[in-house]
Amino acid sequence: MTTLAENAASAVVTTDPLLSVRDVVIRSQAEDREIVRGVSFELTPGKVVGIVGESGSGKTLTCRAILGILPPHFTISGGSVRVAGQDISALTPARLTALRGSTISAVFQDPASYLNPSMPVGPQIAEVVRVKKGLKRRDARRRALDLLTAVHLRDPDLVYGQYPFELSGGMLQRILIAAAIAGEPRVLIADEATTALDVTVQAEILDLLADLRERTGLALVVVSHDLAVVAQLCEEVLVMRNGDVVEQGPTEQVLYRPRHPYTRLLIDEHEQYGLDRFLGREEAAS
Ligand SMILES: Nc1ncnc2c1ncn2[C@@H]1O[C@H](COP(=O)(O)OP(=O)(O)OP(=O)(O)O)[C@@H](O)[C@H]1O
Repeated sequence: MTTLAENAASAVVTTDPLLSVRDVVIRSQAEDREIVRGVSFELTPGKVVGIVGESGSGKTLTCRAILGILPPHFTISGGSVRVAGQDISALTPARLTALRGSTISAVFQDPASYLNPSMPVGPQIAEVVRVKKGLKRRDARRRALDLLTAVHLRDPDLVYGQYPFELSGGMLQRILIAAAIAGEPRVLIADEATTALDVTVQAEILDLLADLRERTGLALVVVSHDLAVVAQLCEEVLVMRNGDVVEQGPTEQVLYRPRHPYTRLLIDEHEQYGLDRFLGREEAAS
């Protein structure tokens, strides 16, 4: 039987956003300056927030700050990050590690660099399941096979025993997504996760993320330089430039009625090479 206090505690947890980023400032101690200034957004279950902006604007550092994995010499010098109601600055390294993978997880570009090249991919996913979900070896293997199926890899039994070098970029990105969702996180950060992939594979991965969101209520942070990707997936968009959020709001507003000159510039540049895909959504929205 649960006590009143436990009921009250669980009620608090369910009303908290899954992720709350408030006025986050990231400072480089090496350069003695602020690199990111004042990023704020919230994620509730199933919500998808996009971050766009030029190279070097601070998108990846923002993601790393949220995950508690800033590179050396970078610190969160202002604001707060709360994951499922917990302020990450108050957590011990061990609790932060436990949170990563089980509550919040991430997929970055260049999947090969996140996998052990000398180990088949299946056991690598099984290992995540074993550590994050506490399953026994045989159950972890079964669950890893289910995950390979869930990310729509054909012939999961074959893929399970294959090494990273035997798989294509699109397959490796699916493997990383499988590993990232192995601990059943509630928030997934996809940082340029489809950038290196060809258009067809990219579309399949985006469908997969949309499907996970619908089936499991997974909330997403999507970082992409591709405005078509953001238009397709996100409800809210942040536009970053030089460490500042220059515009933020519902996707329809930011991408189709931009207010800031920089957002307009991004859209104009984008239309030069992605006109048909980008406008396809605009027509549908109007
Ligand atoms: N590990 C690091 N060491 C030193 N400087 C870094 C490091 N990571 C990022 N920076 C610097 O911090 C700033 C923001 O970088 P960040 O990677 O967050 O940008 P971004 O918007 O993700 O760019 P891109 O689209 O190219 O990935 C840049 O000036 C970058 O050079």
